[in-house]
Amino acid sequence: MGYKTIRQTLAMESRTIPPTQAAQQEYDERLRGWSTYRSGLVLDGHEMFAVLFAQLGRDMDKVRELETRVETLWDNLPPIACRAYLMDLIGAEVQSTNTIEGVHTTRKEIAEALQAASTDTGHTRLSEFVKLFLGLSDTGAEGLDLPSSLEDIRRIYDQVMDGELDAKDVPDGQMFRKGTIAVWDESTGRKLHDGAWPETRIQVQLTQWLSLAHDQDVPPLVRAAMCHYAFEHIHPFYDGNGRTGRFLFALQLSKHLSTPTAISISTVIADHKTQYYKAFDDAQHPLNCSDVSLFCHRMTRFVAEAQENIITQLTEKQSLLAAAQASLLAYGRQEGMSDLQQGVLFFLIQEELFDRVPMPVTRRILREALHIGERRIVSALDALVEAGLLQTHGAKPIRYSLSETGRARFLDV
Ligand SMILES: Nc1ncnc2c1ncn2[C@@H]1O[C@H](COP(=O)(O)OP(=O)(O)OP(=O)(O)O)[C@@H](O)[C@H]1O
Repeated sequence: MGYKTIRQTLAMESRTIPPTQAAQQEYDERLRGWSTYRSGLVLDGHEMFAVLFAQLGRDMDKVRELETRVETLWDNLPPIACRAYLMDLIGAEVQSTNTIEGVHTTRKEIAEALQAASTDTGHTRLSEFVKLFLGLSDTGAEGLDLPSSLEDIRRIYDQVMDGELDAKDVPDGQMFRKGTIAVWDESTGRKLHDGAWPETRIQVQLTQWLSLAHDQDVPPLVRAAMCHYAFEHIHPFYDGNGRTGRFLFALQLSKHLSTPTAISISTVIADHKTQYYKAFDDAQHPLNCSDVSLFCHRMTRFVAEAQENIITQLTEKQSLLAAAQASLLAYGRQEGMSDLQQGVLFFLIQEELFDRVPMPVTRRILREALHIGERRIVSALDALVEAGLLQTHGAKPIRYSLSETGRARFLDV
């Protein structure tokens, strides 16, 4: 039999006492249980807790096993492919976390944000948010730490919501919101939840949240899921709680799992939005007394699904890359291409295969990646453009990508 919520357990038994009293008894028992992780965070009168029930334990193990496979695939990728895939995942993640909230973004906006953030050139819509995700990866300018203070949480929020906030939604309290806020079901108009209020309570609960986020005694997946639930329960802002909460979840995961896994969760949640909302709703039922075990299980399964997606994608892309490399070698030999020309083509093939919205690259990026000077790269690029294998984009700086002919020659294999 699977794990049952307190409410489900009560429904299965005939008790003579009122349901709230019976729920309280069951809560007291579960809180004292051997497999219970307590949070130290009191929500709606009950300390949030999670029971490490059998299936949750098995699925946490599954995440560990899948992670080994993700890491092997990731470690075996050439650095250029790694970077292109990372950009791809970040682009998809930012777009998905916005989509979950009905915030429209175009692929072009995301591509511009990625370009600006990764090359540190200028500021565009979402470029600050993209920078946060880059901070989770090894290639980020600086690794991002877990927040340690209320100010840290506010700083992350400001970066997530940079340029996205209506004037009426700017935090008007000391650090968070002064007024009230509710979560609504858009389709039915039903109120789902009232966020914490007043601001002093938000601050107290977020301070407890910070302790939980750093509590090494709670297993990382359970801890990240509990923190996600609690952050959304508190709902410290007027807008952007979903996006900030999911970013914090990714940040917590990134401390224990690989970067690709950590930055792939919103993409999965976007595909299962109903289950995601239902997991909050179920845990919030007053008779469930802040038992978030099933919420943690749901989030753990989202993580496993994200890992399975990565494994499928990387396995397929790696074999495409091997085929493209073989066809490049054969073609290079036949046409008497220089090693440098083949190096440029191999760079752009990786960009094309590992990023669904490939970024045309500048001469500077190619020079740095291939460790050569300007004159040699110009002559190699000119020859490849002349041969019809590359196309150019814009000027100052001019950028290069595979042309249709180049794509057909090396990628349609
Ligand atoms: N019953 C619930 N109680 C608390 N939080 C919930 C509940 N259901 C969903 N959520 C969380 O709240 C988010 C949506 O809440 P809301 O529409 O208020 O978001 P928001 O503050 O506008 O933030 P964003 O614009 O990033 O969504 C969801 O993405 C989810 O993370």
